[in-house]
Amino acid sequence: MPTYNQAEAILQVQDVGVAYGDKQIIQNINFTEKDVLRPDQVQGQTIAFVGRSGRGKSTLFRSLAGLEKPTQGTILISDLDAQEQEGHPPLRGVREGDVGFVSQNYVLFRHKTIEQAMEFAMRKREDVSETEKGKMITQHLKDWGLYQVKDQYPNELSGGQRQRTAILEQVLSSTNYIIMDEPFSGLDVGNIQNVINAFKLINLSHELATIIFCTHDIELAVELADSLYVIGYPTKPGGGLDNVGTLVKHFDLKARGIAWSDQFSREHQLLVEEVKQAILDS
Ligand SMILES: Nc1ncnc2c1ncn2[C@@H]1O[C@H](COP(=O)(O)OP(=O)(O)OP(=O)(O)O)[C@@H](O)[C@H]1O
Repeated sequence: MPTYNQAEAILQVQDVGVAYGDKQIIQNINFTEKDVLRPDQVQGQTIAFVGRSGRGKSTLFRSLAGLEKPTQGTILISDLDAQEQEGHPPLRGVREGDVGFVSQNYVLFRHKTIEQAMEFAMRKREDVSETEKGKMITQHLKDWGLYQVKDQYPNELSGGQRQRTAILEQVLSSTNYIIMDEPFSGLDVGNIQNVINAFKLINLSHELATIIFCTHDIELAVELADSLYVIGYPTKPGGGLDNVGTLVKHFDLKARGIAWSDQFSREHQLLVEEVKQAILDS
């Protein structure tokens, strides 16, 4: 079982709800994720959300990314610009631009080459010099298998290359948080593997790197996540399901000893069954 510790909170969601007009979509969303520490290893966080269609995953994600203000509650993330308190960054309310967001229907710039799109993505980063930016872009394009297509336009790329470009744009533009709404949908096996490799690169890039993603592929969620939430409709006290989404289950793969594993073990498979049941029940 891999040893790990958990340090300060890097994401704290308190009593969040979103309503459109008088239609409540999600409510009572509460969870805290902490910085995971592993000996002799840079380890980011990978948090998965699964649940039936329409239970509010995308709605929650837009709120977590600061793109939509929740009608109730607060979302706090690490404030990396502030002075550290007791050796770690304090928390503050999330704002648009804090979190990279790759939506389900991501759009790439039609008139920019891949390299130009990366330069554009990094234009607001003041923490890196222009020379450093150029070096970072080249290194990332190589690591992500996109260097050979750097002078091409999006319409000249395969679906998988486009997906990786969309993710890399967000990785380079923002600090540590990246949210991906169904990053695997519509990809073939090879391209799924490419995105999995991209997850690994993000995880190794920074101690506080935090990937939040959702998928309908439960095996993939269990393979990649170290923390997994089921969003669904809770059971009403008298039986039957409510019709507002919330977190109905949390599975901590670290505590189960199956996070960061190269093997998909029997324990992983058992967890898949548990997660599927939790989804079906909500
Ligand atoms: N702007 C909006 N105005 C009104 N209702 C909305 C709006 N956006 C989403 N909804 C409703 O909120 C509910 C949750 O939608 P959401 O897209 O968050 O679900 P989801 O879990 O991501 O679904 P899927 O897995 O199919 O992507 C749906 O009933 C949807 O119709």
